[in-house]
Amino acid sequence: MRCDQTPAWKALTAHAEHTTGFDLRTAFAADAQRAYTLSQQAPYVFADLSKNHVDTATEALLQELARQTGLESHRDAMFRGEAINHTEDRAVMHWLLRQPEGSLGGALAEPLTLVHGTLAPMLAYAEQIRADAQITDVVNIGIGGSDLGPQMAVLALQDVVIPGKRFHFVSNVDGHELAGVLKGLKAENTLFLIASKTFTTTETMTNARSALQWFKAQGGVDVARHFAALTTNVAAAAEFGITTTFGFWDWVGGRYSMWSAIGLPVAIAIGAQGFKDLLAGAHAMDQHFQTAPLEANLPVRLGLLDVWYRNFLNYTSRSIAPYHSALRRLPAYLQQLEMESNGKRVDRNGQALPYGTSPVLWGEPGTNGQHAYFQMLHQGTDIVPLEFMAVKKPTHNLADHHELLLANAIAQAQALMLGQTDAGGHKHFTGNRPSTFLLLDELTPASLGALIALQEHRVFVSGSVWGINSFDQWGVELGKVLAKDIHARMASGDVTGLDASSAGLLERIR
Ligand SMILES: O=P(O)(O)OC[C@H]1O[C@](O)(CO)[C@@H](O)[C@@H]1O
Repeated sequence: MRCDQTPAWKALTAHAEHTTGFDLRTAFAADAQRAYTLSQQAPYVFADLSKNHVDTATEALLQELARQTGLESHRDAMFRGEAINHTEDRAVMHWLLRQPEGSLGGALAEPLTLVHGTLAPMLAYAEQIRADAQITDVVNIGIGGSDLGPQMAVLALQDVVIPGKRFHFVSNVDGHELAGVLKGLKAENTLFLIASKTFTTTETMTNARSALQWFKAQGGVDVARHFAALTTNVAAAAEFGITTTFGFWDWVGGRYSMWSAIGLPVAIAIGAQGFKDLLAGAHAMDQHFQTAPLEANLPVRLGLLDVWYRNFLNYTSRSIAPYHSALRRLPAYLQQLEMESNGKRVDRNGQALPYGTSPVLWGEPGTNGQHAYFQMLHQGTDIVPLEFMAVKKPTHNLADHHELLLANAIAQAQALMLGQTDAGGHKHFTGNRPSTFLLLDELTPASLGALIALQEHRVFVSGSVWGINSFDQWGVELGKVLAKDIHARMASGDVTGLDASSAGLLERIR
């Protein structure tokens, strides 16, 4: 049943009206157990949810909503490998990439064998490149899901990245990016990884062509040694002239693909064992999502909180604040994950929805954000739930830095909640501003894997309740078609049929 037609939705609407004056300070004063009942330990991730605008009654109603919209059966259908991405008639099985070898029978046994049959040579190749001292620079050319995940992960795990090799990520069709990277490279020391699920994406193909030209112009000859393709379209890669290929399958969505061959730069950076640990951490979260009861299931609790905020309290965005500089690409990664998955205006049957879906995601690492936009979070007119992410143990030994960092994270969450109500005018903080606090013991391949799988599944949960298809992305197509048309007009100068603004811009540029 569509979520807004369920009894739980009606009950939540009434509950939201009834709790209009909800105040975090009062809630903590009234319930000594609040910090405990509204927290959750999941594999590698502890979550303090208690500074959110919910209480146990809200959560119980949200879980009811999940039941009435069939969340559990939808989740189970994904884990059975059913074609839940029905607009593309595809299964959604990125989780299978993290499943231990031989651990599934029935219809999933064969794809799981394929997964491990592909993973093993990919990891062997990663180890070969790690041992190859001549390769000092690895350049990943890809965009969207073929860029953001590996880039985020290589940066996040920089402490365990192999010394002596540099990793570059080129995504934009803007030639300034590729030219800037190429400037510092030598053909004989460079490995280009052309990462594209479809092997048709204009940006990636344009960059790949220019990289190949540059390689040849530098005197490079051995393309098989210096270029590898990571793709589901091995035939297109071969046609392009790349014979070293690592494949994956159409049941892996681009934004869910860092666990596949798209993760090769990560595997080269952190090694085969590191990559296996990343997969194992994510698998631990998959199991938690599949088996924990709804009330103790962290992806479910987070995803339902997202629904509560979006649809019942009308908070339209969520800010991400990783208090760890190595997680600085995480907000960009999560933007694609959430907004490309859940930025949909129709339900699974194509009917327009009368309620909101994906929030806007944004953010920067702490404490930097504090000195930039946190002003708005504390005293602006909109309420923006904030998601803090912090790591207990640092990997450096600079005295006091980490204590200061973590103290700031806790203090910001506290300031948002407590406010400063005894001061007037410009110095008044209303407080009662919501936040979630995610805490990892250490930032390792395994904990990063768990954190990312947690985010994937929370996006699944809200998307499932909203009744949308979180696994297609038709919204990116129109711009691609129009760009082709405008590109052709750039050469010809023909503006017939164009709107006056686009025609004017084109003429100015020409
Ligand atoms: O890996 P590909 O096929 O080059 O696609 C890159 C990205 O482009 C998109 O299709 C959007 O245009 C994303 O979903 C995807 O991650």
